[in-house]
Amino acid sequence: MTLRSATREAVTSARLIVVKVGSSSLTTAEGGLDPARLDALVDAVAARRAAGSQVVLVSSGAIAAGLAPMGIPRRPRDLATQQAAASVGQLVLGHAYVASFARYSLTVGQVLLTADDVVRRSHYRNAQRTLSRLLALGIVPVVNENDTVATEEIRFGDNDRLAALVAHLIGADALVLLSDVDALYDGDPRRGAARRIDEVADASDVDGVVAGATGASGLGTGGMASKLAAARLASAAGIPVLLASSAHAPEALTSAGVGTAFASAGRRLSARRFWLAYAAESAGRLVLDDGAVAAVVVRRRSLLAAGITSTSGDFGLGDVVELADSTGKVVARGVVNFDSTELPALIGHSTHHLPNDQRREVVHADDLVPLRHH
Ligand SMILES: Nc1ncnc2c1ncn2[C@@H]1O[C@H](COP(=O)(O)OP(=O)(O)O)[C@@H](O)[C@H]1O
Ligand SMILES: N[C@@H](CCC(=O)OP(=O)(O)O)C(=O)O
Repeated sequence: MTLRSATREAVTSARLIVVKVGSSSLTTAEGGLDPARLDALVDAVAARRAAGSQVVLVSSGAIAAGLAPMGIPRRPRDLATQQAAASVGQLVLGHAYVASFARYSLTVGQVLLTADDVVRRSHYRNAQRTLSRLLALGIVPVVNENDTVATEEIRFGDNDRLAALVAHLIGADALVLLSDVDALYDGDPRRGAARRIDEVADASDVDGVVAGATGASGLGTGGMASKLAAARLASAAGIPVLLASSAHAPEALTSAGVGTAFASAGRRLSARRFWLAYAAESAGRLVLDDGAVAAVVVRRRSLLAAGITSTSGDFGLGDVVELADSTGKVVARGVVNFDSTELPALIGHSTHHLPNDQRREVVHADDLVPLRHH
């Protein structure tokens, strides 16, 4: 049966598409990279390219690919060994992609990102520029998290989320998540009978879905829960998502007639505002008085020190913080222009009473996104 819907049409006709593949789809049961599966994925990506679309590949598998050369039987639990395995495995993975895409005379470019690269404005623009230049040059970007330097605190967490963030960053028209399961089910299909879900039109369609947090292979990280969260993120950013089995990559990338399709919801926020609202981790919180809440949320003004009643958290200049009202409800998020050691002495004071070098907005209006509450 071939499934059809407006969302699937959108995936089929996308000019710029992000394809994410999980570790379990690139490795053998014994561990180590599976060249046949990697080639099959590349065949499907190359076919989509030949049909006129630009493709960004977000590929997991560095840690998994590093295990066999290091003689480690299982995915390590400790961060340092994971980082070492990723360091070995990313080269193995990159090499395999270079060789496989070369069969189609396609050049690949490796892009390793840390969470900071998509949160801090200067880094974010940098990542955006690099990816668009690679695409303009006809190169297939292969993206992964920069695992060797990612610590628990700064990790994206999983590549499903990274793929959704990259899709928004580059203004992709669709996101395809390829895994070892053929669709979203209302419960983990490995644990008994579960109902397949073909279309997710809005959030209520996934009410009651039990999404397991660990995959079958023990090689991936997020399981279905992270795919669902990534699909929500992309859909909120205006990007349709298709979740399908990597074994069905050719169908997923041509007719989109397989897997689960998630409709996009809402209009696109600008890339920068999307990051602020959904992507950035917040490092602290500023509590605002009622006048300041009205100024930043309703009148879209910058936040000045005078309207802040308290601060919490350990943040630095340039970090993202939450802005809360006096009841504790978060009303906005934004980039703070002071660090948490300097700001407490300034709050409650009018700007013109502050020393010259501290006379600036605490959060500039351009770096501030009010949050909608439903
Ligand atoms: N509700 C669900 N629907 C589909 N699969 C689920 C669900 N809950 C848990 N799973 C499991 O999630 C696994 C996919 O996650 P994972 O192995 O982390 O993928 P990947 O390595 O591709 O990122 C599937 O093998 C499936 O058994
Ligand atoms: N960055 C890690 C993968 C992390 C990850 O999300 O894995 P997966 O759940 O298989 O997509 C790696 O390359 O091993």
